[in-house]
Amino acid sequence: MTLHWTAAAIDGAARAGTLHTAHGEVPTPVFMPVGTAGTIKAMTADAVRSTGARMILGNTYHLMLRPTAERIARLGGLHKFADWHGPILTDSGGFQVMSLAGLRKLDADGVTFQSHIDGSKHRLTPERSIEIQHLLGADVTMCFDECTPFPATEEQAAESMRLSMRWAARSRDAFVARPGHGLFGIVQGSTFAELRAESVAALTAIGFEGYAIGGLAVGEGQEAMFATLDVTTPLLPADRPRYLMGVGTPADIIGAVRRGIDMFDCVIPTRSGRTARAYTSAGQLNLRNARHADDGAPLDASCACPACRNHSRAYLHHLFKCEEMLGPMLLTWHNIAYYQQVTGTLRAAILDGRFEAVATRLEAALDPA
Ligand SMILES: CC(C)(C)OC(=O)NCc1c[nH]c2nc(N)[nH]c(=O)c12
Repeated sequence: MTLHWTAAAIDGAARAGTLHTAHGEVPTPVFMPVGTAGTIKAMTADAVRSTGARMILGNTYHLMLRPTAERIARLGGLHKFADWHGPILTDSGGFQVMSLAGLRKLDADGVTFQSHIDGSKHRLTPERSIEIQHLLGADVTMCFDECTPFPATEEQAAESMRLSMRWAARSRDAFVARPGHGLFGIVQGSTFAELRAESVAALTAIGFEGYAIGGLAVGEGQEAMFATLDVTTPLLPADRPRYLMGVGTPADIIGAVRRGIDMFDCVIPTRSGRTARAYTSAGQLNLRNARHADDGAPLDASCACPACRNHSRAYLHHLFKCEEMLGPMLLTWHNIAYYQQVTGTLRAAILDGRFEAVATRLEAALDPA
């Protein structure tokens, strides 16, 4: 059976369920730590597992450039290479090419670009992106799309979305179906409701194991993002998983789960962990701030990670002051553990039919958006 999602409880538009994959079951809502180059930066695979994370994200763009998908396949695939034996979702590369690569040439067939690492020339097409994700051994493969830049006129967004829909059909044809594996379509259309609806119609006519909402968290702001979810999510098939790409802060995630999103990925917890920014149930902290120098209290008393269990804010402040590598390691560990706690709390609340009460309490405790 291909990869599928089963609902456990629905509370309003919020859903709790299970994603069934070749590498195990994943409770949803799920937050997937970003493992761009085959590593969740600053964390060992054991550390990632200890946070409760069950599914991680990898990137076609980075891994095709270094060490190449063929080498990873020769070495047994990305699960073995990274010692991650849970499900892996790989992004398809189009988005990263547009935001990272040099000298890009976009045409109807794909994108030609220069590596941001050594300037070498490469080309991605829907077929090549799907082949790379197959070589990596991804449980969830993403269609090759173009993430429409923001802001875009309605004409620009329509043209970009329609290109992505043509590429989605070619991605579907190139995908090799295997039990426990699936291909997700990516809805585009910027913040234009009619374009989002046209994109959903095009993707559901082709048929995918899951549906991602792309082109958000690109600078439109939380209000416009939620407004776009309000007109897009209800159009998606209720029996398939919904994945909001690149999102987000804890408040973004709570608001998106409220609107029926099941899956998330974002670099915020890992990137912030490296820059001394802590996410806690009481809001955010900058651990470089001198006010933490004598604070013997744990970062977050409700957290069970090593940073909170074994250390104080003063110690974490000290590590960042000294530029010690243990600082980013411990704080990344904490931030990922905190994000897992948020989605775990939301899932339990939905199973109890208490989503709104719990979500409102969580939102009230966070910093104002
Ligand atoms: C700017 C950040 C990364 C926060 O968000 C987005 O860009 N959000 C959109 C996004 C993230 N990852 C994607 N992958 C693909 N294939 N397509 C997309 O639209 C996106």
